[in-house]
Amino acid sequence: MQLQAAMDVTTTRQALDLAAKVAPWVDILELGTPLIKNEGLGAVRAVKDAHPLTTVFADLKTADAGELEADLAFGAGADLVTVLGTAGDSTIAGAVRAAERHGKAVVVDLIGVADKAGRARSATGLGARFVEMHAGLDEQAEPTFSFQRLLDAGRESGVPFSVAGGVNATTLVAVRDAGALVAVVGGALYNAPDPARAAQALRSALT
Ligand SMILES: O=C(CO)[C@H](O)[C@H](O)COP(=O)(O)O
Repeated sequence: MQLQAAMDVTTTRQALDLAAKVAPWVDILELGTPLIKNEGLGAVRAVKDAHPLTTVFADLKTADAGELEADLAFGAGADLVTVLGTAGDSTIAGAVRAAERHGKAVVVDLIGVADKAGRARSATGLGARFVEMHAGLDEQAEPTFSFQRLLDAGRESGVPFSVAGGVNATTLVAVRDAGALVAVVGGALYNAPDPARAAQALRSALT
């Protein structure tokens, strides 16, 4: 299983500092949506230039203009971009066209989707490389939030999936055992007193 560091910080400087600490231990460096909204796609270019051999994930959460938004992010150095599962099929298909032109790939984020397993199958049918079984930061704070439901939806989908939303040292092994391709870890890294040690510990837990 691959490890993805979700850098939900707000400045390029913070992202570069965090990336320098965690990159040796993770497979994918994610630029979070608030970071991209605050700094623009220049932040993607800066992280890719600093880590050319690491997969860079731009969490665009695209809802419309899939081909254009994906094209811009791939042009800035992203290797993977997200499109929302709640977007139309044509938006996902457009982003996939851009990915094919650049030799890159699209991930469909299932945040807010009720039938995650069903949408996972249709999204991969449209050409997404994998889907993200995701409970966002707001949903995690709701009393009805269930991490187990994300794992169950991943298993049920039968397609390649990542899990995001509350992954940490305690839940990581369950994510792997559910068959996830990627575990996405945000707060457990960027809020850790020592993000490098935290990333190293997550990596060790998988070996
Ligand atoms: O995409 C996101 C929010 O929309 C976060 O990066 C993702 O949910 C990671 O969450 P956590 O901090 O709980 O690991």
